Amino acid sequence: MHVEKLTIPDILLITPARFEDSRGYFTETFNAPRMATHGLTLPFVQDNQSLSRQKGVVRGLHCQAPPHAQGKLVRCTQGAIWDVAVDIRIGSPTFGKWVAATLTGENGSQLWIPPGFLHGFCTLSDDVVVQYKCTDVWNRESECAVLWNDPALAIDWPVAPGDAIVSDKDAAAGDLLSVSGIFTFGE
Ligand SMILES: Cc1cn([C@H]2C[C@H](O)[C@@H](COP(=O)(O)OP(=O)(O)O[C@H]3O[C@@H](C)C(=O)[C@@H](O)[C@H]3O)O2)c(=O)[nH]c1=O
Repeated sequence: MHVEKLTIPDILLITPARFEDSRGYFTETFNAPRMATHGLTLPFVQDNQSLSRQKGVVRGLHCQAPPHAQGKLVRCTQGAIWDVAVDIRIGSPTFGKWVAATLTGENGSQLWIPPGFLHGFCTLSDDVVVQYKCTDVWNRESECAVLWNDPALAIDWPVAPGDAIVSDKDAAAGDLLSVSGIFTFGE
């Protein structure tokens, strides 16, 4: 397993080992004790899966407010996504900054996004399946969202605004200020 801290060091890009043979490959997609050696100790209580039929689908940017804040361990099992995390922890040296990684069915990489971050992704191919483990259950009343292309974030999305396929809910999301104060750095 290869673990890389991204430019926001709380965000980990994790690539599990793959054991290839004539049949294909075997990989451990989650191993709790091994993850704990990298500081990832929060228990996971919900697994999610989404299918996006087209290239250019953007989901996000989402989080849940405390007490239902979620850490997410995200992977793409079919197709490819550009996966993004945005730091919204007041007082963080990287508040408002984003990092991204390309997750594909081929590379098997996973992004660990702890509580305190917005999450979103853009599909880079058709028929994309994304699976992710969450450290809290879904709670509709705790859902928060920021507009995916809020100019204050200046995220370098791999899709033009006019080509992005976005849900009505996400198209109506607020700006970064609307979620400021939900999380505090160090808490
Ligand atoms: C997120 C979620 C949604 N739902 C329902 C609500 C709704 O009817 C339907 C679709 O929900 P959404 O439009 O919010 O799905 P989606 O836009 O895919 O939302 C997801 O986006 C990515 C980026 C995340 O990080 C996730 O945490 C989640 O917010 O599924 C659940 O039942 N459980 C859940 O955990």
